[in-house]
Amino acid sequence: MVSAHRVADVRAAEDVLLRRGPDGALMARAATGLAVVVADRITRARGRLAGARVLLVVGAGNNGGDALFAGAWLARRGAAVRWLALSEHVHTDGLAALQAAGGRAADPEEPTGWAGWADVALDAVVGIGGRPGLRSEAAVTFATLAAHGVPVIAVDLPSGVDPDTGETPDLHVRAEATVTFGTHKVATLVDPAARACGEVHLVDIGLDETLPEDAEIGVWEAADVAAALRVPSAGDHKYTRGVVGVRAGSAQYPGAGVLCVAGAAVGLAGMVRYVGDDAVTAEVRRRFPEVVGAGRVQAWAVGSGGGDGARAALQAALADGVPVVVDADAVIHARDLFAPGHGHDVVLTPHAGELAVLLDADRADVEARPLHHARAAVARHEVTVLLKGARTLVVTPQGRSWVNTTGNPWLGTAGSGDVLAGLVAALAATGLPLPDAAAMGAWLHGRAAEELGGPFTAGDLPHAIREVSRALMARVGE
Ligand SMILES: NC(=O)C1=CN([C@@H]2O[C@H](COP(=O)(O)OP(=O)(O)OC[C@H]3O[C@@H](n4cnc5c(N)ncnc54)[C@H](OP(=O)(O)O)[C@@H]3O)[C@@H](O)[C@H]2O)[C@@H](O)CC1
Ligand SMILES: Nc1ncnc2c1ncn2[C@@H]1O[C@H](COP(=O)(O)OP(=O)(O)O)[C@@H](O)[C@H]1O
Repeated sequence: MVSAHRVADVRAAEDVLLRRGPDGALMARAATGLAVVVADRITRARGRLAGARVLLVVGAGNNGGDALFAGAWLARRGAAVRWLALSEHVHTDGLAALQAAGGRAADPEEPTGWAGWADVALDAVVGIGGRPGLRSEAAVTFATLAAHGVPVIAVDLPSGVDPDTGETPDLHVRAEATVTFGTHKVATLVDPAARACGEVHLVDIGLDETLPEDAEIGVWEAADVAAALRVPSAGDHKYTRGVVGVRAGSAQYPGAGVLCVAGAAVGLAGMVRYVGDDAVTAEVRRRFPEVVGAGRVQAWAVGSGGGDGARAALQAALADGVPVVVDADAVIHARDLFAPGHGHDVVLTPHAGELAVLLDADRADVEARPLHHARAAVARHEVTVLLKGARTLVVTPQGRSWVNTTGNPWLGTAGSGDVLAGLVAALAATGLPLPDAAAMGAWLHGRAAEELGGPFTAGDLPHAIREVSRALMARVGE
């Protein structure tokens, strides 16, 4: 599992390594890692490093130091390196190293000598020491670089984002790539800051052994999903594999019921039950002859396209005392059904608009602070929350947070959330803890979208999800 840590934890972990010495070793690791990534990207873009023109935009702190040492490394290998200091003082040893390697100062008053000159710019104004926002000089510098079409590689983090929340309340740098050190930060994984990072490269500087085990946020990877998927053994039958129930769709939205069942059908449970509107039931049975009616289940998916019937469907599902995935039209009923101490095992699966309604917030504010709002809903309702988006979040009442990094924008298609709700419920029915099922469902759903590539519609997802699971299970034990 990949993870992100808070700035305070990164600093504490760095301190342990710094005390072990030798002086400058940690920055040397960071700078070399940075330089290697920059060199590789330049070589891929223009064939060779020698002769490439690299601009360093440098602030007062160690983030600037990383860039100056990296610049020296690049200059020694033939790149032309200039630095633009946004602060009166910059890292002394880094600057000396760059000057010794032939780097030159850029004249801030002469943009033709830097914005009109550079093939690539490094943003080393601030890293984890930065407060959100850009001072005017930095804002003007990056606007000028953008106007000249110069791609930016951020050092540790794009300057101006909030490292610990992933929020971007003010002006910030937009990078084509970010080279982050030691561990991910929340901002390199969680939107909207993650979108400002571009492609993220993680450079190992030896922090792994000194970082706390409790990460601020985790990322499920293929191996984690593969290891957790429940594969039936010889002694299993359909009931021991788990039965998933779907109460979704309505006369108004019949397709949501079909898509939710389709998602449930590829979640590795032994059987799918559908309970709902007669016409939807007939359509579900026509498409999925193996689906049966009411009876005992190990988990429910409720609410997708449920319309006015969503509340009754949710109450009926809760009465069974099994895990429940609460989607779409059922989400709002968390307001009164899930007061603290309710005791149900539930995951809410809203998109930003649905969470905004539940929390009486603005959709734009939920999109600007998704982790904050997901955590607020978890605290208020004592449920797991899966907040859908480009970077879907799963936050649990036990204090764990995960962000999903699979998927592509083609997933923003009507009904794709219905498929996800069914899938998560089915995974839970196989015996997985509901929060794990949520995180794994989001991963499989996103990975299936990557396999399809796009464009696709929601109905294409279930087959691709099955193929992704099949490939993962083939890997286990290899
Ligand atoms: N620790 C280590 O061993 C290692 C650390 N490493 C590297 O160090 C980085 C952390 O370095 P750091 O602690 O020096 O802070 P840093 O991010 O450079 O910024 C501090 C300066 O920024 C300024 N400033 C703040 N906000 C601002 C704003 N919005 N706009 C403009 N300026 C702003 C603030 O100035 P002030 O406000 O005080 O005037 C202060 O001077 C880390 O991200 C990684 O890259 C690696 O080498 C691995 C080893
Ligand atoms: N830009 C995007 N990148 C990746 N995934 C996305 C993006 N936009 C939406 N998604 C995903 O698509 C799905 C949409 O679900 P939802 O909004 O509930 O759709 P519906 O209600 O039509 O079923 C979610 O899983 C969400 O995470």
